[in-house]
Amino acid sequence: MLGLPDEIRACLFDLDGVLTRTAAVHAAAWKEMFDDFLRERAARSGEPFVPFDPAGDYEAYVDGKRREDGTRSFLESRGITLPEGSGGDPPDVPTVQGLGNRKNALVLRLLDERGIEVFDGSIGYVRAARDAGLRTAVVSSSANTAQVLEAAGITGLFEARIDGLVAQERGLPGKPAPDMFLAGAEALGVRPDQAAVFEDALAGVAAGRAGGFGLVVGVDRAGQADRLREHGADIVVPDLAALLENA
Ligand SMILES: O=P(O)(O)OC[C@H]1O[C@@H](O)[C@H](O)[C@@H](O)[C@@H]1O
Repeated sequence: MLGLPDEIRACLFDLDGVLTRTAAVHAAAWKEMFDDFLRERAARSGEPFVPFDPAGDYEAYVDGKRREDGTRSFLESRGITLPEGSGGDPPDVPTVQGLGNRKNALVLRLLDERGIEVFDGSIGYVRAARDAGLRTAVVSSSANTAQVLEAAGITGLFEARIDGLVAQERGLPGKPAPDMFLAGAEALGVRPDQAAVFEDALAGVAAGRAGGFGLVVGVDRAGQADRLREHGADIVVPDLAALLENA
């Protein structure tokens, strides 16, 4: 059914890049924030400025992860360690939290300017899954998930939401750890082997693989089908509409 094994009872959808066209917004905000930080740092140290690569660096270190995990992960790739700081750090403070706040201010501005578009193929798939009696949840690292779902007009399509804020409240490790997806399955009352995970990020498919889910669907929006398979996708599709065509 719907391109899924018979035992699947529930679908766990990532948000940015799977349901909504917001991954590019996040990538642009990460680039602007990190480039400002790296440029200032290079000017102070006299070392060359090596910009953030919105494709390679985004996919490898940031995509799919919670904001502070993405910040730490990219800085680590450059051999940079910053103090953690606190959630209230202003955007100009060079801490993990301060840089995260700087990036979030940029995301919110860009979302406001550009608006939020959905992937029609994905939304058609979610509706078909619900019509077929499958349970549905959104499992996203983004702390802005509720606002993005609301602005896109798709909140009502999902019975549960496990997002960056929920993970923080419950102390759940972020993707690539499986905990957020496991919490999504639990919220829908199914075992992991009865749930399918839909992800466009390398960290996200790795989380699906680590959790022992019934199927991990890699959604290839960036020409990285092989890497999605290497990191844990059982199948890779260009869009969820492809699963309906094959059903
Ligand atoms: O900064 P936010 O909105 O909490 O989002 C955290 C992350 O959420 C993920 O869904 C995105 O793939 C990342 O790019 C993003 O950085």
